[in-house]
Amino acid sequence: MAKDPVRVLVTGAAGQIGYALVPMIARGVMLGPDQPVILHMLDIPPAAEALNGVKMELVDAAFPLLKGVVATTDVVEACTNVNIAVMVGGFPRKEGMERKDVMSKNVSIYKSQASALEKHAAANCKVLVVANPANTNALILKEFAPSIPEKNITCLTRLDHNRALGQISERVGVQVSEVKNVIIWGNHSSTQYPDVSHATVISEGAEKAVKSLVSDDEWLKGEFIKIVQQRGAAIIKARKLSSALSAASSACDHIRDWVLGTPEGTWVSMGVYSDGSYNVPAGLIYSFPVTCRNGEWTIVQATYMIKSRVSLPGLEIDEFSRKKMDATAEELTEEKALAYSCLS
Ligand SMILES: NC(=O)C1=CN([C@@H]2O[C@H](COP(=O)(O)OP(=O)(O)OC[C@H]3O[C@@H](n4cnc5c(N)ncnc54)[C@H](O)[C@@H]3O)[C@@H](O)[C@H]2O)C=CC1
Ligand SMILES: O=C([O-])CC(=O)C(=O)O
Repeated sequence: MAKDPVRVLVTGAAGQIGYALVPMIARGVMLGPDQPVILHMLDIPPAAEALNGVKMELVDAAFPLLKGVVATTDVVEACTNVNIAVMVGGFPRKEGMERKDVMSKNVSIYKSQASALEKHAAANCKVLVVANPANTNALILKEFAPSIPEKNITCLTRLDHNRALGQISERVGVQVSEVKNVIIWGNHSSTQYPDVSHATVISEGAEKAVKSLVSDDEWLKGEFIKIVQQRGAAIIKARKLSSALSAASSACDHIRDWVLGTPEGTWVSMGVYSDGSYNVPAGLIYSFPVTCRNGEWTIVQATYMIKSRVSLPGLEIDEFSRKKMDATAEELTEEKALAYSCLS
């Protein structure tokens, strides 16, 4: 029997990530090839004509899974009955800016859209915040939509996770699909900590530690971390626009794994509210390694890492990691204060 359509909201749908993302959703990349969808697209009035153009192209593409399109500048209409909300609407940073520089423009959007989602979205709507500063926008959305369960509000760090997989695959000379269990800790910013302490490469049936395959701690603790932290800026420098196709694809990965589950023995990185795990201050939206089952994420605990690890030494959070995890948590605490000062 055919499944009922799922309603997916994309805010900022006339923008560059939106333009890459909506066809992916309509093709089944986000929710699977047998899941019909109804797309809700929101943008602001100056972008109404462009938004309508995107709607026309969706019709022209004749996607079999696409059962309807709502294209609107009315936030209530956009949020009504949505099951999944991908919050991309906002202002991107330009060359030379840090992501928190777009804070004052973007957090107020997330405060006002929190109430619309809370009042009008379907019960149990899953929310993914993409717009920067992603963790802090998600935190503001959570705080101003108190009736949405905290578990349902997340932010995108899967792009950073995928960037880390990409860098390791190039360095080791293996397919990216053979690399797994990197971790992005903390903020989607240049303080994030891309950690390969538990990452492995599966090759010819055997699982090997990335650390021993790379065999260059200096690179892993130096250049590798920097490349991943600064990849967004490098794309802006090259394209004069921020990442769009990779952001859209990673947003699909995030929702797909959250809804359909992570593969056995594999974790992914998601920005989720901290319950104090790993001594990260409770209540921050912080990127952790998570596994997903039955539509729920769970933070991977150190004991699980120890059990699942076949041959890798040094599983505890060592001093190097601890410092980096704390530094990015501190930045998030500061960002939270800054966000509230922008809202007052
Ligand atoms: N978390 C992540 O990994 C990534 C986050 N980003 C962030 O995603 C956001 C979007 O990036 P782009 O699509 O490149 O920007 P863009 O400028 O091309 O598109 C943003 C769209 O949002 C719309 N918008 C502005 N205010 C809105 C509101 N109140 N409600 C609904 N729509 C609104 C704009 O009209 C525009 O169409 C930026 O904040 C960017 O920094 C970008 C890449 C990766
Ligand atoms: O760097 C930016 O501003 C856009 C972004 O978040 C990324 O590419 O990771």
